[in-house]
Amino acid sequence: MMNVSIPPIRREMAEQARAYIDQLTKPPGSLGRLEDIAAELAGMTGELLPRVTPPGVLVFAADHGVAAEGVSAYPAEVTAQMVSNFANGGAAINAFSRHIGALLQVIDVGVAAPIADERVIQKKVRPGTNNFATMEAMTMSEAEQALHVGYEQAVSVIGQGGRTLIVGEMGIGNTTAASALLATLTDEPLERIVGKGSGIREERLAHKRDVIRRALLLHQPDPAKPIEWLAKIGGLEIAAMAGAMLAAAERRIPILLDGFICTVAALVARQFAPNVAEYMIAGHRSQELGHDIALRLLGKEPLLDLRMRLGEGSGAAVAFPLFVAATAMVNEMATFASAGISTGEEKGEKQA
Ligand SMILES: O=C(O)c1ccc[n+]([C@@H]2O[C@H](COP(=O)([O-])O)[C@@H](O)[C@H]2O)c1
Ligand SMILES: Cc1cc2nc[nH]c2cc1C
Repeated sequence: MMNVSIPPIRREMAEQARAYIDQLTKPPGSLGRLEDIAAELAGMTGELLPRVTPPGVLVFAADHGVAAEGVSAYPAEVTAQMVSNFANGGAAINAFSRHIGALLQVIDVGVAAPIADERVIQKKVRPGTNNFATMEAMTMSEAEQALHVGYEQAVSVIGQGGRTLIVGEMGIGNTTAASALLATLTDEPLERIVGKGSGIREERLAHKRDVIRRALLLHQPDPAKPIEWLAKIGGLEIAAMAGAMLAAAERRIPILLDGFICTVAALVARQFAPNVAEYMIAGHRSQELGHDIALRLLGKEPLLDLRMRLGEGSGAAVAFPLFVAATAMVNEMATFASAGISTGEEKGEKQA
């Protein structure tokens, strides 16, 4: 499963973009990180003048049996309730998606309650995972199915014209699953990985770490066997997000990452295909404690830090206008030559 073949990024195109950006009517480097974004997007898409709009936003929703351990600040029913909110257009990701002109799709890949709303794409692999504190979260076949759901959904939104992929999630308990997965990729202690998620108190945080510690001892999950790893301690939406990222990279579609759960899903995707990470840009740094470690493992520096910790793809959606700015720079700015402006170097001028 997941026989993806992701093309290497076109480094020569990224270099060509950098050289071209240096000819635009501005001192070299003066548009800072936007110049890096533009060059990276050129390398990913293979185009000097890439188009990044419209973005496709996929929000995968699923429940987590481990929520029964009291690891979230909210009851598990909130997953299904928020799915209704997404369908009605009332969540943060709906507002942000409208403002960036996104193709937004909400997918039930494993919500515990039945979802009977035709505005929600029905791809339920199973109604929530098992509680991984005591048993494996799902079977390996279910983990594969969830990956496939994500893969196919990304193929679909790209087919509809999506030029950037944003993947979001909704799942009460999913910071516990994401933290457990992350813990197996690093020697960092759980005290630096496991955070407050939707907002648990300090006392509960110790309990959340205990639940994860016990689960890791019980399952001995091995990230080198990614399907088994996901089956033991993963989540249906996390698997789907990883699958979606693999499909995007395979098609040279840039992936704009959201917060903690999304970044862990990116690390999961990398366990299937190492070069998938070349197609990713980190949208923001989430307030979730372990996000920095996850970003460091992935080798990404986030674009924004707005103290957000919502999920749903919201941080990526807020960062998306930076892609628009970076591509507008390359597409629309005049060069020194076309505008007849003398360059600093030609005149031998010193920088003030
Ligand atoms: O994206 C993030 O960085 C992020 C950080 C903390 C919480 N969340 C969201 O909150 C939910 C998980 O929190 P919890 O406490 O139930 O594990 C889930 O629906 C996520 O979308 C998301
Ligand atoms: C209300 C609420 C909205 C969310 N959106 C993503 N995760 C969430 C968690 C909660 C609790």
